[in-house]
This record gives sequence, C-alpha cells and structure tokens, in this order.
Amino acid sequence: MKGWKHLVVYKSRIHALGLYTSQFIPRGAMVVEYVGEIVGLRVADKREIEYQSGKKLQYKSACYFFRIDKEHIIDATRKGGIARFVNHSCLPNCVAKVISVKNEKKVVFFAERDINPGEEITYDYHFNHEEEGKKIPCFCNSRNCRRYLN
Ligand SMILES: C[S@@+](CC[C@H](N)C(=O)[O-])C[C@H]1O[C@@H](n2cnc3c(N)ncnc32)[C@H](O)[C@@H]1O
Repeated sequence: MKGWKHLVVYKSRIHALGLYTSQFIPRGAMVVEYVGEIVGLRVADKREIEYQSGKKLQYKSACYFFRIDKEHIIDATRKGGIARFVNHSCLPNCVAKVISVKNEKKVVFFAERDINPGEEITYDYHFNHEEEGKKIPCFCNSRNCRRYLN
C-alpha cells in the first residue's frame, strides 16, 4: 500500500474525530506513522500547561502527545500528522511500535489483524492507572472494555 491516501479523518463513534481506512489493510502491514515535534519531558510539561490554559484557543484541551521513551514525547498538537486522530480501544486493530530509523526513533502503527475498509483505526493507549476522580471513561464499546483509559 503506497502512501496514506486511504486513511480518512472522520467523525468517530468512540470520541470526536477518528482515523478510518477506505482500503483493506492486511495483518502486519504498516498503517501510519505518528508524526509531530519530538520534545523533552520538561518542554512537554510546559506545553501541556499552556494547552490546557486555553490561552490559544486552537490548542485548547488538546491531547496529542505520544510518549516515545523515558525522556521524549512526540507533540502532534501544532505540527502533526493524521495519526494523532487514532482513538484508543481495549480491543484494538493496531499496535504502536517505536522503531529506529538512521538512529532516530519513530512511532509507527502496525495492523494487529486484517482491517476492513470502513473500519476505524485504533490502538491501546496503555495509559498508567490513575486514582478515582482522574479517570477518563472509555467509549471504545469493545466486549472486553476496561471502562477507563487510565
Ligand atoms: C489523540 S486524541 C484522539 C483523537 C480525538 N478523538 C480527537 O478528535 O482529537 C486522544 C484523546 O481522545 C479521547 N479518546 C480516545 N480514545 C477514547 C476512548 N476509547 N474513549 C474515550 N475517549 C477517548 C481522549 O480524550 C484522549 O485523551
């Protein structure tokens, strides 16, 4: 499959917008790369506060961070690709892998099973568990839903 033209951002049944495929994707195929700015934890923390403050309306309540490793985050809020619209599912059709290309870390989603045209692309966010009150309800609607993202 060449390029990402078969991937479409569309209203999701899980949350707001989601990413869908218009073509069959075979198990094991690369689906999309999570593109954005790679920043350190300190910068990411500052940006999170800035985004949540709502000072810049276009970033308000944005949550387009992907943690690559202990020190680095991909921030897809200001500059990012379509992968930022991939929602969480407790029974996902993709898995996110951190791979190294020419010594640079990249996050790529691979199909964990065959994905049919019209299906929403999902992966398991694997968020850390949070205490009551900080929990985010999950709307993935899968049979094994854990009820919360975190
Ligand atoms: C990277 S965004 C995903 C794209 C998002 N749907 C949008 O339109 O911008 C991640 C946020 O989407 C929401 N989200 C993703 N999967 C979800 C799920 N299964 N249940 C509830 N909210 C979800 C959460 O608010 C999460 O912090």
